[in-house]
Amino acid sequence: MTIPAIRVSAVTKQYGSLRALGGVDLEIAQGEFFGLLGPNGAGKTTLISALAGLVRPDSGSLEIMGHDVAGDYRNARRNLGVVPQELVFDPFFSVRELLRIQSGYFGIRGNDDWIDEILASLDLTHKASANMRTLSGGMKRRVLVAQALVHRPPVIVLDEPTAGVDVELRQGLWQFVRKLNRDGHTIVLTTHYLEEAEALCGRIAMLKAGKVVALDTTGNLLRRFATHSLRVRVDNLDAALALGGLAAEDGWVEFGFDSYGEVESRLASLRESGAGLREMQLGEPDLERVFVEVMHRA
Ligand SMILES: Nc1ncnc2c1ncn2[C@@H]1O[C@H](COP(=O)(O)OP(=O)(O)OP(=O)(O)O)[C@@H](O)[C@H]1O
Repeated sequence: MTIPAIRVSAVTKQYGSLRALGGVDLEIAQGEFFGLLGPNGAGKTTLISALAGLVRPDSGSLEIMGHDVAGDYRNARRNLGVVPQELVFDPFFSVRELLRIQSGYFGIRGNDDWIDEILASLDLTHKASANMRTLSGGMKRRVLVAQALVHRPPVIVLDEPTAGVDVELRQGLWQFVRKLNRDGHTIVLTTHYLEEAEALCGRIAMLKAGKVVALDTTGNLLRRFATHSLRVRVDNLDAALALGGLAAEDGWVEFGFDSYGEVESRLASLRESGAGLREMQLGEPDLERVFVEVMHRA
């Protein structure tokens, strides 16, 4: 049997009375493009930090490419590249210096060819000599990606890499990450952009309050949870929610249905309830709907 890229076994982490991770089990195979989704505070960053050895779990174990993060940290870390959420840099280094220093952490020297390749892929070549403090937020984020790759890790974890990134850069970044995945890298991605996760990830775990509440291929999740949806905006939100609707963002309420025939009776029940229809939309199954439903049920 091949070694999984990542194995997380019964990991718990408590911050005082707050349970950040409540017994997480997860196995991610080599070559997967895996999504780790969940609302704010679900524990995604804590789990990633535990994989990177930055947070010590209270119990359980984590392995990267068969190397235990606690017992064999050096090898575990060598196999992992993390693109963190926070933009923290020493502002006085240039992009190239920063990447050389990062290489040095892994005992790698003289890898400028590889650094040049990464810079070119991320469209950063013209910024190689620029000081970090002169870069825009989106550029800094690209440097974070570059930093995670200097030691050519087979497993790459990206923690919300596209937060605050413009559309063009976001697409460029995904193209690059897709290429890394095609080249055999295992990719683990957290994002709040569910349409990106749907387009990119072959398999998805959804976390809520430190627990995995859904874990399946993206296709199965869409089939299993998401039906078509009727979204309405009404005068009386409570009346619509009382009919079993799920609250979505911006005051929308969603109802799932399997066939269009159900739409008529749903609209009739809304009228009878006095909810007062203002706007409506019909939606095809998507990951956002799955997410809302899973979080509601869990
Ligand atoms: N160092 C810490 N001390 C105390 N509580 C913490 C610490 N780090 C995280 N937490 C708490 O643990 C929980 C999980 O946080 P975590 O950052 O892992 O969530 P997340 O899923 O990454 O959220 P987001 O989507 O907002 O990034 C949160 O309630 C958070 O406040």
